[in-house]
Amino acid sequence: MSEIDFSKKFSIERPFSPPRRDLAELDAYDIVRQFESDRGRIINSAAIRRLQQKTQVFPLEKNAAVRSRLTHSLEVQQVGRHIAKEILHKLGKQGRLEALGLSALVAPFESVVEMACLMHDIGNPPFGHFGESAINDWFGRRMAIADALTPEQDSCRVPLLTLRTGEAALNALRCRIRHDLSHFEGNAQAIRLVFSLLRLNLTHTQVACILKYTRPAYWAGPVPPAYSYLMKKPGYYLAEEPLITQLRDKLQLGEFQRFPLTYIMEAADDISYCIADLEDAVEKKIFTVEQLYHHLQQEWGSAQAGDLFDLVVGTAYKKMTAAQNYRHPIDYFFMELRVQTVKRLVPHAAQRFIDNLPQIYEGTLNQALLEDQSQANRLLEIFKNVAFRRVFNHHEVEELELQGYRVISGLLDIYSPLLEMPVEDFRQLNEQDTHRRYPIETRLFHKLSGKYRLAYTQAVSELAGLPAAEQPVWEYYFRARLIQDYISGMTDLHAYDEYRRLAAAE
Ligand SMILES: Nc1nc(=O)c2ncn([C@H]3C[C@H](O)[C@@H](CO)O3)c2[nH]1
Ligand SMILES: O=P(O)(O)OP(=O)(O)OP(=O)(O)O
Ligand SMILES: [Mg+2]
Repeated sequence: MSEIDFSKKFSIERPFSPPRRDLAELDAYDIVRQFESDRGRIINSAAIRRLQQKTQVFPLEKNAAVRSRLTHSLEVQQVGRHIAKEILHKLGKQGRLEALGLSALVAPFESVVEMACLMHDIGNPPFGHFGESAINDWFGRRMAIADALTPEQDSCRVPLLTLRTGEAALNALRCRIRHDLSHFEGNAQAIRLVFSLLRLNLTHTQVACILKYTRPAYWAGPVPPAYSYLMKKPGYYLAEEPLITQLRDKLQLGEFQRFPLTYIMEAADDISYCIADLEDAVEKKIFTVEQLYHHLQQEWGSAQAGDLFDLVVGTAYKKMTAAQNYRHPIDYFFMELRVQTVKRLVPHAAQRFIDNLPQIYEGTLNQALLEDQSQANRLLEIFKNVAFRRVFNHHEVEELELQGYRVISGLLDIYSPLLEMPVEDFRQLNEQDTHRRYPIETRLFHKLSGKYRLAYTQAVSELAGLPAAEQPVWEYYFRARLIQDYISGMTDLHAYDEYRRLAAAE
């Protein structure tokens, strides 16, 4: 086991800048300045602004008191900052900051966590998990990845990606690409956004903090059991693999290992959303606070005086009842519920971080900080269960989700002619911005965002050194990514309007 030295995890190097002096040669403020620069790049990015019109739980919600991904992310940022401060305070009191290489990194530690929290959902497509499923189902059908991937049994609908006898190396690449394209994932898209699409040129440390899962999207086989949780979902795409390799190298992160502060971002998200979803459900009149209290009690089972349910939910409910005449009861209940939850769970998450420091530093702790046998975890679970059983399946929510699924699938159908074009014709369309024989495709192409087109052009320009047979396969990959980038980058409303316009349904 390596000795814990957090200064090795704080690289101020950036992927698209020349190498910099070693951290040890800089004074503390030089380091702070680098992370302040990251903050500015992130807060001013278009990806953060788009969060204001993306679904948290309720698609296409017009009531601004109900959370969007942006307001959710601000809440996660606050909880993340609180956990970070708690950890640093505890370590400071134990006199361990110096020995852990943290004494010059207190402010950067907090800042990196905060910004990771703010960014954690930037890759989510419109309509959240339903957008994700729509993209994966659509590509999954074309790629036919459910098949045994052998040339004899292959029913892939893309000729360039169909396996051929005697082309073992090329077939391996084809398989990877087919899996990669059928595993769109919000967290992987976030990595793609900061690296390739927006080219924010953040420090490696800041990017590593949003690498939530460590499985590549092209992964087809079983995952190593020691990393089962960390590889639960795809965390990055084939397209970003060279940048991830570079990042791992700079931060001494082994294969499949997670960056230590990512555990904090994850815990902050877990603490934030489960209360928020319930508050939004009350705002939407799906249930009243009294009904919610009853549902929570039912989930917990028999509550005892002094147990965590009593201390958190019981206290909030009692305070609300006692203050009926001078506080707004619903707001007061949720404020207290959050205050009580944070009071118990933030120190618990911080203590878990400290108790598991060696594994967390190495990035091998194969579970979430709050995923333990504690009462704290049990409390989060009952919040989540009530949301799952009584909010997400609400008829209005489900209907909107079906609509969202249809919108995303429909947009993919509409844009699919661009994927059918032969390589040479698509190259001409990209270079000349028009193609006489493809009037529909030309118009569709004009709708794609310029930023994403540039990322495609850049990626394709780097293919020249590859074997000739691989080049069109990679070109198809980046073209398909371009379509996924464009559609997943839309806000809910933009996707909905665009679909209605292009389907001529207005
Ligand atoms: N509408 C809706 N339907 C679902 O099936 C669903 N599953 C999760 N979520 C929301 C809850 C958290 O805020 C956030 C993170 O899980 O996403 C959902 N929202
Ligand atoms: O917030 P989401 O929708 O991304 O959902 P999650 O529960 O945070 O899941 P993930 O672990 O995929 O970020
Ligand atoms: Mg998430």
